[in-house]
Amino acid sequence: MRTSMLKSIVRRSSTAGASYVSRRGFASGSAPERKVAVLGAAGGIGQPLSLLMKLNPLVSSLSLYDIAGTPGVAADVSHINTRSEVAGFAGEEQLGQALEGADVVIIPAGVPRKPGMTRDDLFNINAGIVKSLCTAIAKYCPNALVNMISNPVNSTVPIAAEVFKKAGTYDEKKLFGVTMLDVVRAKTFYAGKAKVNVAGAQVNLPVVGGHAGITILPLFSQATPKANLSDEEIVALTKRTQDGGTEVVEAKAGKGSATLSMAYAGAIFADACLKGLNGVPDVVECAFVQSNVTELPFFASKVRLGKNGVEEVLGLGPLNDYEKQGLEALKPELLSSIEKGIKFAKEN
Ligand SMILES: NC(=O)C1=CN([C@@H]2O[C@H](COP(=O)(O)OP(=O)(O)OC[C@H]3O[C@@H](n4cnc5c(N)ncnc54)[C@H](O)[C@@H]3O)[C@@H](O)[C@H]2O)C=CC1
Ligand SMILES: O=C([O-])CC(=O)C(=O)O
Repeated sequence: MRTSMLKSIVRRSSTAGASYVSRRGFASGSAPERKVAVLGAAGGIGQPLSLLMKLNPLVSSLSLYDIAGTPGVAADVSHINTRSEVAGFAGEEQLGQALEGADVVIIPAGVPRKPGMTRDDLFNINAGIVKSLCTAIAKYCPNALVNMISNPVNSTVPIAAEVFKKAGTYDEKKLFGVTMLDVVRAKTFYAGKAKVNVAGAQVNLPVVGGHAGITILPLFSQATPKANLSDEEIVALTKRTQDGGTEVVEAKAGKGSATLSMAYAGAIFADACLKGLNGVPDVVECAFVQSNVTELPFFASKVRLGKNGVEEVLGLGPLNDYEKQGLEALKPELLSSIEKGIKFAKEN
């Protein structure tokens, strides 16, 4: 369903410019004005993500920010004949302008992994980047939905929450760690093993927990369509989903981590946020949010998106014994990453 949605956006955009006819909702040209800002827009994820957001007819204004390089990216993307007006902003002095009036801010700013590194090894650099960007968000667009892509997501989301709390702007409904790539991967790998068409509308499953190693917990027992996979196959699928990021890091051999699949996943998640804001009913995706689903303060699970961001954090659903074990095993690592983020934000 998601793949076909993006394909149809591409098709409509190339032929119809600003016109938009949604599956359920707005008539041609009547989608509300929405500004989306991408922070880190000149990067490996930022560029294809900016392209995909330019193809999204729900976006009326696309604001591309980076420390450098954004004038070129913005000029390039702006020539595409779709609805949104594009503006590029470079350097801290232009950050306020980039953010003002944003409905959704997507953050793929920061350094990526090289082979041999964990996501947590990025903490020292990315924590400071995320903190300064979130300080600006609190000032210039405190009501925006924030889609955090920068790693380690298990820590950068708690950092963002603390920054917003300090600024007095925190709204737990508006802060999301983007774990959509885990879902995208789990669907692809499952469809391959189950021999079903991944691009068909039906392949679906939740991925819960966090976004690093064993904290990524795909719930294949809830996958649709049902398939008769052996325990060994489920263990292998789980491991491949947990190690999906590392698989790409190793294949890129020093040239970074997932960018294209992440841009796709980020675009799908931002589109879901925009649909929720626009009042489209029953928009449900997985994301890492403030949560009561377990005893951990942040946790990824299915979330219903609405006009104010998170409308409802959905429960885990039934887990089998293997998934129950996975859930208990991930909690200490996830909690420690969350606490590390909170501590950093409190001390800096
Ligand atoms: N959540 C997820 O599933 C995934 C997260 N990631 C993470 O996304 C982040 C970005 O990855 P890539 O795009 O591959 O890296 P990249 O190095 O290609 O691009 C990062 C961009 O951020 C910019 N940047 C650095 N400091 C900035 C600041 N203060 N303000 C604005 N922009 C700033 C850089 O100039 C660069 O253009 C990494 O932390 C990576 O680990 C990557 C893949 C999946
Ligand atoms: O693995 C990485 O470093 C990037 C990432 O988060 C992913 O691809 O899931």
